[in-house]
Amino acid sequence: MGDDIAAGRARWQARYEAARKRDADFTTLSGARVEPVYGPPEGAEPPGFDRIGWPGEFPFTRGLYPTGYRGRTWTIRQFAGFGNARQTNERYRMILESGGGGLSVAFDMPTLMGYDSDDSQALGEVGHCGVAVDSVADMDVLFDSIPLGETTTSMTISGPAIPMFCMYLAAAERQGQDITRLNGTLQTDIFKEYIAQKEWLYPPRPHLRLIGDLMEYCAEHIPAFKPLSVSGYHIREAGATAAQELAFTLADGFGYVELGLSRGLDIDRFAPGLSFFFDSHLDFFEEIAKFRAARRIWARWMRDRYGATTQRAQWLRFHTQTAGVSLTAQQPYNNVVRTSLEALSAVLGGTNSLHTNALDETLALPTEQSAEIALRTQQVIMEETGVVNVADPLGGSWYLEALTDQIEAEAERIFERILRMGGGTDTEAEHDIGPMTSGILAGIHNGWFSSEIAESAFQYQRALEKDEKRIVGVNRHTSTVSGELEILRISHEVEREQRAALAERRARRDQARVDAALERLLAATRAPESSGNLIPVILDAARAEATLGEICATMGREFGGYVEDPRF
Ligand SMILES: CC(C)(COP(=O)(O)OP(=O)(O)OC[C@H]1O[C@@H](n2cnc3c(N)ncnc32)[C@H](O)[C@@H]1OP(=O)(O)O)[C@@H](O)C(=O)NCCC(=O)NCCSC(=O)CCC(=O)O
Repeated sequence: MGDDIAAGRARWQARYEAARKRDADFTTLSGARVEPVYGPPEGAEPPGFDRIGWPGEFPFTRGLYPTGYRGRTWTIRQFAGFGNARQTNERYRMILESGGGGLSVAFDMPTLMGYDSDDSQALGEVGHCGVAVDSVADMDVLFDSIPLGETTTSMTISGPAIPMFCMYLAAAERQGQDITRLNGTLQTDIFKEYIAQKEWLYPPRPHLRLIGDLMEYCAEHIPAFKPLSVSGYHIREAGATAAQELAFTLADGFGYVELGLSRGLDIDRFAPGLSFFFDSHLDFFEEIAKFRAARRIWARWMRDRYGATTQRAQWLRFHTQTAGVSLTAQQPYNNVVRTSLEALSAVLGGTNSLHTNALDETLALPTEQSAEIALRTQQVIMEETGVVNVADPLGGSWYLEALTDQIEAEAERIFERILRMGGGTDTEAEHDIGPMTSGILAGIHNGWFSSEIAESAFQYQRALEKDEKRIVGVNRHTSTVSGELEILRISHEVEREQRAALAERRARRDQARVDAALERLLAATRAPESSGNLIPVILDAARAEATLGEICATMGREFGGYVEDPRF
């Protein structure tokens, strides 16, 4: 064992030497030199060390890269969008000018549900929880003066993800960019919509058809673009425990792997396009353990169960957002402290990308000032605390490693439960996509996921009410001298203007071209799944300036809707 440790360290050392490092000062505040990684002392034989290992090596418990953040720090990716495309474009430019590393689009509720701003369903909601995007014309404005070939953009949208992605591609073409080289992430994850967030358009099967088409299209034509961000965030925010968040999300990821495999795609080509998105909540060590367990479980399942052979196909890369649900309306300045601690957990867990919430987000979308504090929070951690100097600085902590093992074991128990719901692993021939996918679909249809989450939320709420769990400013230390916050208010004028702009664009576009593109889309949607990929057809509609509502409704004529069974 001692030799293995020495051999492992030598292997890590060779890879570290060969890797690119940032040109930075890797010493403590007092000037002391620190090693890029720490491990067991020479001659020690810690049991189970192969589960911990070295950064950059399977099972990647300690991170994906031998250099950790010495190679590259995480991407500061602040989720933003409000009002119309012009206002949001100004915010993006502010973020990029202030040191934000990538963009992340928040759409408004009508857009997330596939409605145009002039739809009766959109009334009163346009531009409120994000930006309104009706067609590629809005995309043009959203990214005005931001060359899409030079930034990475994340788009948080799932039901209408594919039409929105096509509008993004069409806008990039109009900027003169080579769309095959675009890099970014589309959320797309529909499983978590049925499980937690409840923003779907169609039943699961048609959504999976579209997602399969997208995975195939990106792997073939836009290899750097990540078509799926498998999301635990919304599951956690709905009330799940850390282990449930981890297990449901990874199970969803396995479901998409099975989808890719069922379409005959090469796992080593499509798996790097799957990335993840987690919550970082307030239990400092539990969150770090969750992130480390996530990497380990994913790598093992990808290699041993699904046959991924390259490191990139075994890597779990993830974005993190600090927990929106942990923010309080009472004494809102305390939220800066909460967010800092949650962000630190994410960083110590090795996040690849991070959003820090603003202190006022429990009340409204952030003001420019609160958005700046949120951004600066990440920069303080990155530039001042020294945590970026050492890869996985907490690796080997007895408490943390035990917690990592514990949360991993709990996740494995949940995977077994999901597999059983789908009929288990022994009847694989009966599963048209795969056993995990069958389990997930069964759990969605019978309400299992929702009721598990509801039960956890209930238990936590009860613990709060019994004073077993505590929140400063809410059930502890409630007296305060802090006053009211100025919050951002979106004027209803935005909706009027957006509707007027949409009417004007509808009037000046080539209507015959739009009609023909939508006809072709309807025909392609009606054709059997095996007859062709829908993405090029949707892209043509987007290029013709068909609106999001028109594209989604056209597919909806064939795909139909989905209503969840009521449950008490
Ligand atoms: C993979 C991630 C997680 C991160 O991608 P990024 O491009 O930012 O970072 P990355 O891929 O980790 O790193 C960029 C490049 O640097 C390389 N790189 C990184 N670290 C390195 C190191 N130490 N040594 C050498 N190379 C390194 C990577 O391999 C990659 O290159 P290569 O590409 O060559 O490998 C992606 O999917 C992403 O950006 N996700 C964001 C999702 C998001 O923002 N969602 C918002 C949801 S908000 C929401 O849902 C709303 C919730 C609410 O309701 O509030």
